[in-house]
Amino acid sequence: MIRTRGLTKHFVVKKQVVEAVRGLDLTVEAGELVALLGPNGAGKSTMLRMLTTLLTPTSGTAHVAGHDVVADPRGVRARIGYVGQGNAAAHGQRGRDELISQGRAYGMSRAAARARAQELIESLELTEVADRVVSSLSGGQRRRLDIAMGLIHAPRLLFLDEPSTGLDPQNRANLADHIRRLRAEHGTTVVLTTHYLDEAEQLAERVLVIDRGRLVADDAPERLKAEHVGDLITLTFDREGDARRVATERPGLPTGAHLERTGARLRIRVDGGSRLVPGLLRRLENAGAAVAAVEVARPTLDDVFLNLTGRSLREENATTATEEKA
Ligand SMILES: Nc1ncnc2c1ncn2[C@@H]1O[C@H](COP(=O)(O)OP(=O)(O)OP(=O)(O)O)[C@@H](O)[C@H]1O
Repeated sequence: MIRTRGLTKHFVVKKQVVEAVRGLDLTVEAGELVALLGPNGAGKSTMLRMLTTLLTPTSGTAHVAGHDVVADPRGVRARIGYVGQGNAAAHGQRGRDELISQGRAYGMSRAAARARAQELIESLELTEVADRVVSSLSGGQRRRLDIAMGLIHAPRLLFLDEPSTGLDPQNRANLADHIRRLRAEHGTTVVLTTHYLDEAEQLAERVLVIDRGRLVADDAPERLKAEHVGDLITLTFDREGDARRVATERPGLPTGAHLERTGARLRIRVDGGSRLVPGLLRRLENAGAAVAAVEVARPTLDDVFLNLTGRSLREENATTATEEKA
């Protein structure tokens, strides 16, 4: 469905070259639900804008839905849906009319556009609000209407740029359900960008981690975590001496485990942490080390990003969250 080779985009800003996307090699098969995850400025939107023909690549190639983005942008556009970061629907129009006009713009007959609009209104739960002017809709309803606009011509491939930014948790969960259903019911291939870690994790079965214009990891969230970080077991001992001894002797711990001690507390990074704990506790008891508390934490995609880049996604996005609120 998507195939890029060496896809690159440079911008020149005040005589400085910004390498927004650097040599992207990507293949997405039909029916996949893929999330592009990365901090602000990583290059996610630029990638999407090249794949949707809104930006011309500086170099490299991209085939989307069987057509070349540079040689045949119209062929690409006719086969994809794109929901950008801004609202697509005009504020003063009724949602339903906007959908029908959009369908007409894609060459559908009035009757076909009307029928398809009705189908989307029902499936995206917009029945109550479809005949109101767009400006009176809530953020979540607007976002769902935007998605309906992107789907009016029944594209096999849908691009969503930060679909849930600005939505409250409940609306985000709703939207995630809708996206999952699209895939399940219509086999739509979905490529979305996000900087919400939990969204990427729960929604996509494949996460592309993007950093500074490059793809730094590409796998299922669970595999990314298992491969790049492992679980975190925190053991708190009654006595600091026991923690020190365990850190040196490592009873019951596999060779790959990474240990870090702070006073009577030992943090152990290891694969399959929860399965390891019962045996580990028995070994520690036999060794005479008294454990006061134990905690096992599953890694997050943020841990993966930190491990891959030395920086935290959360820290970088924290600035934006504050800016957005201000
Ligand atoms: N039209 C443009 N002109 C100049 N620089 C640009 C332009 N568009 C993007 N950039 C730069 O390219 C880099 C990648 O930006 P891009 O918007 O693709 O990132 P992103 O990962 O989508 O970020 P966000 O999560 O904030 O949307 C940034 O350094 C950005 O400033």
